[in-house]
Amino acid sequence: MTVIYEKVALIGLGLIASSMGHAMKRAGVAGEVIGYARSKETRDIALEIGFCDRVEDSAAKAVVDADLVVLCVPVGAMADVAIEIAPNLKSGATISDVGSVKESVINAVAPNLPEDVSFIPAHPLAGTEQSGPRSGFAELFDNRWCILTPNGMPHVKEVSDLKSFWRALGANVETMDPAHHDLVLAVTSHVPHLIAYTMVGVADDLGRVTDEEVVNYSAAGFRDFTRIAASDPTMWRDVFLNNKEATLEILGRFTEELFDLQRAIRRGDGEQLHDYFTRTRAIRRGILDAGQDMDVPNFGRNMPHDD
Ligand SMILES: NC(=O)c1ccc[n+]([C@@H]2O[C@H](COP(=O)([O-])OP(=O)(O)OC[C@H]3O[C@@H](n4cnc5c(N)ncnc54)[C@H](O)[C@@H]3O)[C@@H](O)[C@H]2O)c1
Ligand SMILES: O=C(O)C(=O)C[C@]1(C(=O)O)C=C[C@@H](O)C=C1
Repeated sequence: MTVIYEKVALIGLGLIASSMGHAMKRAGVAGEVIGYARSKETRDIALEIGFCDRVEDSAAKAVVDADLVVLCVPVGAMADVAIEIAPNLKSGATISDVGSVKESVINAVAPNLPEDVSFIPAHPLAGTEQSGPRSGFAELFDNRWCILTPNGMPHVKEVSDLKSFWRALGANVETMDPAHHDLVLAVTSHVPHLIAYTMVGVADDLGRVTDEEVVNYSAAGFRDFTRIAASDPTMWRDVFLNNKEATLEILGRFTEELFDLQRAIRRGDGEQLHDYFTRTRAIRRGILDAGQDMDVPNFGRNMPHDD
């Protein structure tokens, strides 16, 4: 594989940045990987594990001369980081991010960057419930989607280089309008996380009443909820605060359907329940038959906002 960017700066060295570092090493697409983390401990781990070649103790120093800068911090921290690095960015550099929400990140970052750089937001649809520099691995992005939202600059060379970069890291690349991205992700990721957090919270409340029975005898389905609900609290707080409108829209739809099913259970309407579950079963089977992952980026394209 040939080098796409001579110097890549990763700002914030957690799950996604460390996975990118490992995947860049595997692919050989970066001449040098420079990392910045707030704590010395994290910077030392990055060097010890080897997913960065060099670390700096400020974001402003890390981006000097970098051809690609990737902001890998929680969505709510993007603006501050952009302000800090702006004076030191190399003319012509590409600035990107990996935030789970796109419109608010664009609003927070773009106005703070100089005009002679290209800002191309991105979101790899891959992760785990782990966080921190030791949680990353090279295969995280393999055969997963990475969505770019390069509003207004769909064909420029900087965009095609960033696409090649993510493909080299193992991902399939798609471009999308930022607002549409946020709506789709509210359906496929954000509201499902909120539901998992709530269900585990409810079980925990019950567990206190029933002497931990709920937790002790948790079945496989509930265990999957607990994995999701173990995800990083800062990251997810920021996701909901920054994708408010779409989350509330989808949550509204969800609660309406939930009330419908609640009523069917109360009325003993087995037919309604069976029909509903038959429909949802077919959705998963359809996705699997088509050989697609659950992360298809156009999942829900014909859903909400225009009816
Ligand atoms: N975890 C996932 O499943 C996942 C998947 C795709 C995208 N993302 C997005 O990627 C980004 C990073 O997530 P992650 O899972 O790697 O999180 P993480 O918690 O593993 O890493 C984030 C790092 O950013 C640092 N940080 C926080 N605020 C900072 C600040 N103001 N300045 C500098 N560093 C700061 C933290 O100390 C931490 O090391 C988030 O925006 C998240 O929405 C996460
Ligand atoms: O698999 C998981 O643990 C995830 O939560 C990953 C997941 C998702 O919802 O699919 C979470 C947030 C991201 O922005 C992208 C991916």
